[in-house]
Amino acid sequence: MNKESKIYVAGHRGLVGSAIVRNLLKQGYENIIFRTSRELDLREKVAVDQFFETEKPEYVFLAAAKVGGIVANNEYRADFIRDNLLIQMNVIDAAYRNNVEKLLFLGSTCIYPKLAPQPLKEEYLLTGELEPTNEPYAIAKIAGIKMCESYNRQYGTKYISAMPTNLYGENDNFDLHSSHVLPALIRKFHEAKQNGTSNVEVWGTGSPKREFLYSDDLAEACIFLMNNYEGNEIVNIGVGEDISIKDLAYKVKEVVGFEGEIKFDTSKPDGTPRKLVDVTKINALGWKATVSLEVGLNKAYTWYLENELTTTVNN
Ligand SMILES: NC(=O)C1=CN([C@@H]2O[C@H](COP(=O)(O)OP(=O)(O)OC[C@H]3O[C@@H](n4cnc5c(N)ncnc54)[C@H](OP(=O)(O)O)[C@@H]3O)[C@@H](O)[C@H]2O)C=CC1
Ligand SMILES: C[C@H]1O[C@H](OP(=O)(O)OP(=O)(O)OC[C@H]2O[C@@H](n3cnc4c(=O)[nH]c(N)nc43)[C@H](O)[C@@H]2O)[C@@H](O)[C@@H](O)C1=O
Repeated sequence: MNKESKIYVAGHRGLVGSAIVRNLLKQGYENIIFRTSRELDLREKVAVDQFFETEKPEYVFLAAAKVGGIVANNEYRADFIRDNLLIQMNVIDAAYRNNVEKLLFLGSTCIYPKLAPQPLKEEYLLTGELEPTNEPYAIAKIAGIKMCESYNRQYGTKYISAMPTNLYGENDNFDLHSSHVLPALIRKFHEAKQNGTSNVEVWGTGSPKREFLYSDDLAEACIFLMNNYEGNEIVNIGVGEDISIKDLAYKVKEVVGFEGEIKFDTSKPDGTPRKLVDVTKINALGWKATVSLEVGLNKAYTWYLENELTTTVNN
């Protein structure tokens, strides 16, 4: 990309898309275009085609998707597979038909088999059964990866697929039913502290392990890959370190300053036991995460405090 390139960031109001826009602007890219889902529903093929024909973006970051935590994925299984397949299909195909120079598709580490060896290497894709709680979402993501790869092979396009680990940061989803664990814990501990509640419920047994990457690190990695990587192989994006949900809960409790108890609600699913990513490939390409979990947690909590009303008023 050069600084004048026309760049479309799909999903610019979300956790990832907003971080990509922030980091593009910081790096001097100014010709960025975006639409809210209300202005352009990416599930609608005709509207997507019209948008690409009119705007002719040169680069596309595909960060628009139906996204949610373990319970939302498990409950709204049809929505997760349908919306994601439609969005990907429409955007990737319109990119091809309108000669987009390069597209970055965002997958997720849930595409790897539930019981794959750790850390997860890119080559483990499609080597075993998926985690049942998010299988429909993972299947859609795998279809997206294969769509990029197939267009590259048949049409000579330059579409790349990045697989981020669990993310957190500004503009995260703090709705307790549909969010991921980290924003949920920030909100739960904060509200318990404010209301003087004696305990906070953490879902599952606390034993699963997850890896957490700050959204600005992820955005930098995406821009780095857009500028420096070409190929059909997927690329993991992570920090290469994980933590149990129990230890994470104690860390968030400390950052927020909640002094009560933590209770584990074992009626809620644990999901996959572990998904630590192997980051050898992206590190070798020249990118490494810089925000530690301690620093990121404090940043995320500060952002939450500054935006609490707008993030929770409708949830
Ligand atoms: N969050 C995480 O932990 C992880 C996320 N990812 C991937 O990163 C990408 C972005 O996720 P994240 O930022 O967390 O998600 P968010 O839910 O924060 O944001 C998703 C964005 O997608 C847009 N969107 C959703 N549906 C449509 C639609 N029908 N038409 C147009 N736009 C739509 C929304 O737009 P609007 O606001 O205008 O409604 C929203 O801004 C996804 O592909 C996700 O799979 C991968 C690994 C982990
Ligand atoms: C990024 C990834 O995110 C999803 O997978 P996940 O990692 O399992 O997602 P999660 O963040 O919701 O949970 C992580 C762990 O944390 C536990 N947990 C405790 N307490 C809360 C809690 O209060 N909320 C949530 N959501 N989880 C909690 C929870 O029980 C689980 O053991 C995919 O569906 C898919 O979307 C995907 O790709």
